[in-house]
Amino acid sequence: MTSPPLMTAADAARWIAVPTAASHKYTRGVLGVVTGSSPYPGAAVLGVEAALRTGVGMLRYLGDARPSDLVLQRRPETVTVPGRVQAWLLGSGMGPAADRDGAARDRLALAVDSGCPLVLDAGALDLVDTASAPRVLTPHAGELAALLGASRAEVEQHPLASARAAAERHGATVLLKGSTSIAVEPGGRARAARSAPAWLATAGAGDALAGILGALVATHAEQVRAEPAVLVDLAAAAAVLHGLAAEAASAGGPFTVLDLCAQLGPTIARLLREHPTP
Ligand SMILES: NC(=O)C1=CN([C@@H]2O[C@H](COP(=O)(O)OP(=O)(O)OC[C@H]3O[C@@H](n4cnc5c(N)ncnc54)[C@H](O)[C@@H]3O)[C@@H](O)[C@H]2O)[C@@H](O)CC1
Ligand SMILES: Nc1ncnc2c1ncn2[C@@H]1O[C@H](COP(=O)(O)OP(=O)(O)O)[C@@H](O)[C@H]1O
Repeated sequence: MTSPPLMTAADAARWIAVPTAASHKYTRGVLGVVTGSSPYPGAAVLGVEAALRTGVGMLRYLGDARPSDLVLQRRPETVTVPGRVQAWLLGSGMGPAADRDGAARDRLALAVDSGCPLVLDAGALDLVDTASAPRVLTPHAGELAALLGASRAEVEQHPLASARAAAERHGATVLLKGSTSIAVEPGGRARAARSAPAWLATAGAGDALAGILGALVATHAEQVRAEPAVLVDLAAAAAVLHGLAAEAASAGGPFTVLDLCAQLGPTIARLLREHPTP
């Protein structure tokens, strides 16, 4: 099977929403985030950090006390009360449905029932059929295998066909993460992203990617509602930004996920400088 067209840095630059003098925090896009849990509070911190550094007008985080405290310690600009949002990021660092308590179920239901575009990661992948809003899934090969009832080896051997099968079955855009990440929309259009050093294969890298994508979706929410197919471009753009920030953090060596997040602002500034809007 031929691989999908690669999203370039210039393509990705077009998906960065640049504020103007008329912008305020609500017009830029508010991202709602339900991630993390007592066993995995760090996933919440990493996703919030990545989303804020990618750029949103506001971020509302809803979670248990431990992840909420850690998120606020790291990022006091986070708002931890419910309110209007334009898109939701759900599931990083959350267990499967059977492990969730009532409070976590209620928070996820609030988001799914809102009708806003959704980014479904890790523990929220199994919500895909309960939602009808435009949605994008961010599985790695193991998670996609579980979703398809296939083996991980099959997904790794046939990544494009596997992502396409899941997109069609669930009517959702799928971003299959790996050394090359592949975004596929239910209509069949696909884009690949390959710009990350292998040092990126580190725990928590996917949580940051989900935050980047959440920010891009929140800042393009109206466009996503009007034309859900753009989720494939936003997903590939998120993977490109993630890879370029990783490259900047790495400079040829190992780095932490927070180092990657710290490079998001400078990476976005560079992309906008090198690829100005025509
Ligand atoms: N600091 C944190 O709080 C972190 C939280 N994390 C959270 O931990 C939870 C469990 O995530 P895991 O993915 O580790 O789940 P598991 O370790 O349960 O992995 C699920 C299955 O996928 C396979 N698999 C794992 N990573 C893979 C990859 N990159 N490619 C192919 N197959 C792979 C595993 O072998 C296993 O069969 C998620 O909610 C995740 O968001 C992780 O992101 C790590 C960091
Ligand atoms: N060998 C690799 N080269 C480049 N990027 C990789 C490689 N392996 C994994 N990645 C990227 O790292 C991230 C890992 O995400 P994930 O598997 O969800 O890990 P976690 O759940 O620990 O955050 C994904 O964005 C993936 O594309």
